[in-house]
Amino acid sequence: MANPKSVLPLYEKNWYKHTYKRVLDSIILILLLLLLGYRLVSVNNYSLPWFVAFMCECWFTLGWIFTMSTQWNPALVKTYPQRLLQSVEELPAVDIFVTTADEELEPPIITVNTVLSLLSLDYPSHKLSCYVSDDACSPLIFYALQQASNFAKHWVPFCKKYNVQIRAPFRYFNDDNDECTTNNEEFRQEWLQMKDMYENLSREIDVDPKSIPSLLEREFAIFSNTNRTNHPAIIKVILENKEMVENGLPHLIYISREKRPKQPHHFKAGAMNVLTRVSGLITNAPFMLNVDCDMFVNNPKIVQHAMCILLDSRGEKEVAFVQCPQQFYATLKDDPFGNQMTILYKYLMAGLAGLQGPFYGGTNCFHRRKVMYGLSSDDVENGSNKLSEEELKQKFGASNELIKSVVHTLERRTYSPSDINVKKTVEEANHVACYGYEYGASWGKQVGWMYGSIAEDILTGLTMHEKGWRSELCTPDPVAFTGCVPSDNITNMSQHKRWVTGLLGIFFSKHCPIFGTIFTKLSFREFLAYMWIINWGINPFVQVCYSCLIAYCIIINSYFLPKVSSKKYTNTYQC
Ligand SMILES: O=c1ccn([C@@H]2O[C@H](COP(=O)(O)OP(=O)(O)O[C@H]3O[C@H](CO)[C@@H](O)[C@H](O)[C@H]3O)[C@@H](O)[C@H]2O)c(=O)[nH]1
Ligand SMILES: [Mn+2]
Repeated sequence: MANPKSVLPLYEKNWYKHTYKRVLDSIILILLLLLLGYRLVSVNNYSLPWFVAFMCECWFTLGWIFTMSTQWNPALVKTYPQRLLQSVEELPAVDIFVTTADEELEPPIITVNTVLSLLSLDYPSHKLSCYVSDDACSPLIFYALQQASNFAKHWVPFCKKYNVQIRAPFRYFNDDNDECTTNNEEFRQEWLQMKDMYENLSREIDVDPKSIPSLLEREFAIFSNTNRTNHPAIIKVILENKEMVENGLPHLIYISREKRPKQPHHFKAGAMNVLTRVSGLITNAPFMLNVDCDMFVNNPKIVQHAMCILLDSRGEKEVAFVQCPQQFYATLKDDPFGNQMTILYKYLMAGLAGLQGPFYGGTNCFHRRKVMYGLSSDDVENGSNKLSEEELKQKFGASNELIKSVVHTLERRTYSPSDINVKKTVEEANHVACYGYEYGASWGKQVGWMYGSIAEDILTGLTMHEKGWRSELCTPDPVAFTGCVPSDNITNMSQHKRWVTGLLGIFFSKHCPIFGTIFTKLSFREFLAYMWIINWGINPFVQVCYSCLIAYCIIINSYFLPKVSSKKYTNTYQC
């Protein structure tokens, strides 16, 4: 797709030096090593506290080596969207996946705002398709999306006409926004009208779920006698850009995959794989953007920025995915729960950008479809990715239509718009959204989002790095996406508990990065970075243990840190 004549790169990566930080980091490492050395030579002091302290300090030193190595060569990626439009004949299609799973914890109005912000992206509309996966099988979410699609017919042209930056209406119309105090009367009128329409939409969505049947009539029938753990697959086309017009609205498709009691559904990874298959049948875009329902677009040009990396001649061969940082709005003052993950994004992710690339964070990420289908960077280099029909069925399941679309993807051909017939494909899509479809196939094992950990994001990214792919961090200004964050301690702690259990699970599984770096193409320093994140959950135990040592030593009248009155010090002073 990229024009060979274009000489200017679509993105550049600059490694920046920070000597001062390197010196400080090295001093800390030397001090830690000296402490360990001191423990080993002071044989006389061997005791339980001494031993525990030694173990904790070994862990701190190891952790510091992981951190230091990750942050040593930070890099910054700069993208040039204006060059993209000059050098690419036709922009590629992008399938957008939004996941939602609970109408109470993730109220429909939040999902609707995310979807509206995605529908109004600055990218040709006929190249975008938005697929919403609803794991709650909630008629309310379906109803909310339907209402939102009507509002979108006014909202999207409004945003594009006035080049609105924040395209999630609830943030755009929030109280401190004073956009309408402008002198432009036409804009003022439209702004007020839009605000009014949005308020209506919010009211319409804020209904008692029981009143939905009468509102939806025929279309609702499919939701009767269903509950979130027991229902057939439901796929509904809410918006279809039939004429494929550039300034229309993207396709909007609602999907609730089949669920049956006691059948494994693999949480978000399962939902993502269904989205991959269904979209493979309907639009089969070569790129996929995945966002959680509570993450909305903050920079409408983000797809163009990501495409600079994915379509660049280097990126095309090497980069599997483009990760944008997660940032949150309206967090508590001084961010007491560390929700903004400043250290992670400001230092570690920048450091990773200088290595094999950032981790996949589960949201705000652009993926290459063929990489999701299990291709390694070598396959792409050597063109050795031909699979027999039998192998294809074994890997991707029994749907002939899906296999056809997979072959298109693996052979780097894209669907031309005339291939797309959204309504016609829905029947086959229902088939691939059934829980039994994956039986015997490689979904979650060799292709798609990986199963086996609730931190499916890190695991999926790790498998790609192991196949020799790189990833890139995309940090345009303004920041690409912003989202909601848990504001209370309990939710925050349960979220962290979920993350660390999922991450530790990876360490104690066959996917452990130690094997990855020995037997696969995971680079050594990328491996150290994975060790930092995967073992993150162990840190608090070691830190608590080390702090308790002080109290313990006071009680038993012992010590584990060198005493000023000890012989060594006295000797030093006497010299
Ligand atoms: O069975 C499920 C469970 C979750 N989800 C969706 O997955 C997303 C993330 O789940 P959530 O419970 O909100 O987890 P978070 O801790 O907020 O998410 C972070 O951590 C997850 C697991 O590590 C990643 O997948 C996410 O992208 C990342 O934002 C949300 O959109 C959910 O609706 C489903 O679709 N089906
Ligand atoms: Mn979430």
